[in-house]
Amino acid sequence: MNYILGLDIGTSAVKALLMDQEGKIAAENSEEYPLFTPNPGWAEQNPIDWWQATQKVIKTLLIENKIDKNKIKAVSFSGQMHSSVFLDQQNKVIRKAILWSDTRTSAECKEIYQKVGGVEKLAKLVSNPALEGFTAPKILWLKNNEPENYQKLAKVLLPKDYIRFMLTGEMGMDISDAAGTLLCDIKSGKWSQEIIDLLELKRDILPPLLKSITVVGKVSQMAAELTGLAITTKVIAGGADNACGAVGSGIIKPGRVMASLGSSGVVVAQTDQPEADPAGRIHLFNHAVPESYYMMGVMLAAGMSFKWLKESLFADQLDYDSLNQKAAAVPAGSEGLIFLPYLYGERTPHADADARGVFFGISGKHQQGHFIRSVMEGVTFGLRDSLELISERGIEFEEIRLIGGGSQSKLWQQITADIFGYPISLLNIEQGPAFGAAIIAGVGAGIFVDFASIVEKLVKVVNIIEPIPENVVYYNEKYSIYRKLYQDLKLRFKDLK
Ligand SMILES: Nc1ncnc2c1ncn2[C@@H]1O[C@H](COP(=O)(O)OP(=O)(O)O)[C@@H](O)[C@H]1O
Ligand SMILES: O=C(CO)[C@@H](O)[C@H](O)COP(=O)(O)O
Repeated sequence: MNYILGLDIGTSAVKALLMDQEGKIAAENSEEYPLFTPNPGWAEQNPIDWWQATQKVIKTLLIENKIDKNKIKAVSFSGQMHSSVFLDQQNKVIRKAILWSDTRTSAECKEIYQKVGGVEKLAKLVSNPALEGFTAPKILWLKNNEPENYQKLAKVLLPKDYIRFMLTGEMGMDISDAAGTLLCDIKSGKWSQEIIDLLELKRDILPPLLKSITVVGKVSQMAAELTGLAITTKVIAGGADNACGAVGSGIIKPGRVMASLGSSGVVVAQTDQPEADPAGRIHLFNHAVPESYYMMGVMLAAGMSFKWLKESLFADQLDYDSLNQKAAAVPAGSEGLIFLPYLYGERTPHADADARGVFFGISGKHQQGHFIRSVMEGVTFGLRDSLELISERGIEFEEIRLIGGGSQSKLWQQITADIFGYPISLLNIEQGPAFGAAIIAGVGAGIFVDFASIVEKLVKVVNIIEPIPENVVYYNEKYSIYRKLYQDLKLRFKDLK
């Protein structure tokens, strides 16, 4: 039996998924790495940590499952988007990567609008607004704040492109990830020379653009020794984690929406038309499937809010199962407690780096379970904001598929159905992005004929969670309070800053 390998360079961990040539999952493994938050609004990771975790995750997977390395025919990647890896002339990492969830670049976003000439002009060039998490503002931040590092800068890569480079020695960035840099013309699929010039960036810091299914090369001798892979394994470009998650959950045609409770929270809908939201409320990016696009709303702290609750509020004394049990014992609506999930600011729908988290309506009756449940509910209200914006853009759908770490929780599945007021489909695939990366490896290497046939064959709905009517009514009322709270507080967030 031959195999293909999907690697997802996530925010919390690198996840490896080994698929056999029939599309069956043969083995899975993951390895965590640290996240550094040296200042409020900052989020960084060390690319070397990703690479070391990747070596370990592959090596262990091969050894523990007694896999013959020569049987792995192709490997591909999914990766957290936008997070900038800065390399010098010798291809060495200059400083820690500045992540997608880092919001230090508000001044650079203003600078982009000034230089380009406003939101609409920018949307025309790159189909998206200037948001703190995107890559271009991070490059400008380096230029403005660490000129000695900018001086050394020779190439900018995204996380999975860095791992691909370490595996092969070949530089490149695939189009689905390049779309999130704010430097790429989504419609033509090329770097936008116009915006690069307007921002006065060096053109040669950007690597060649690739299709997600491009065969980039093979595993280098050195990487083979470090990972345990064979030098004959083909390396395929791969895609942005949300594009891969969409592939791995069947969001490659109209009519379906993916909601993901990962570190970030996203709502994704495929579209054939690259028509940007002129107001820039919803992202528009190239899909990993050629000639296809997707619209996406993004929350900065979905699973990350829950993880913060677990690690900070509960000092890691309860595991996820215990947190779920306590929350399940509390009625829907957390008896009036509402959480705003803006721990790191927010992207969709507010595009406000200064927003912050809030527990609203605390009373003497509220116990631990109320706080836990209200975090799950507040995050899900945030996802509903994105779902509504996607509907407003004229996207019609018949099905919502839930993925990401938070979707493992039965309670969160039900909360999502109740807050969306819509049935939620659960899939046979838990690791959407890594699964999508493995499919991309298979299509790129010619093991699978095309995306449409393999995705329909492999990705199946295994359960549908129906909304509970009385909860839907109650949550609708709470959602309208939730929405007003941000409006009421937005100036206070500025004061706080
Ligand atoms: N049993 C669980 N119940 C609720 N949430 C969970 C559970 N397990 C994991 N999570 C959430 O999933 C998040 C990680 O999701 P994942 O999709 O693996 O993230 P990423 O791809 O960003 O690394 C965690 O931050 C946590 O909030
Ligand atoms: O910034 C975005 C999308 O625009 C995030 O969705 C990142 O891509 C990180 O994803 P996860 O680590 O949560 O999967």
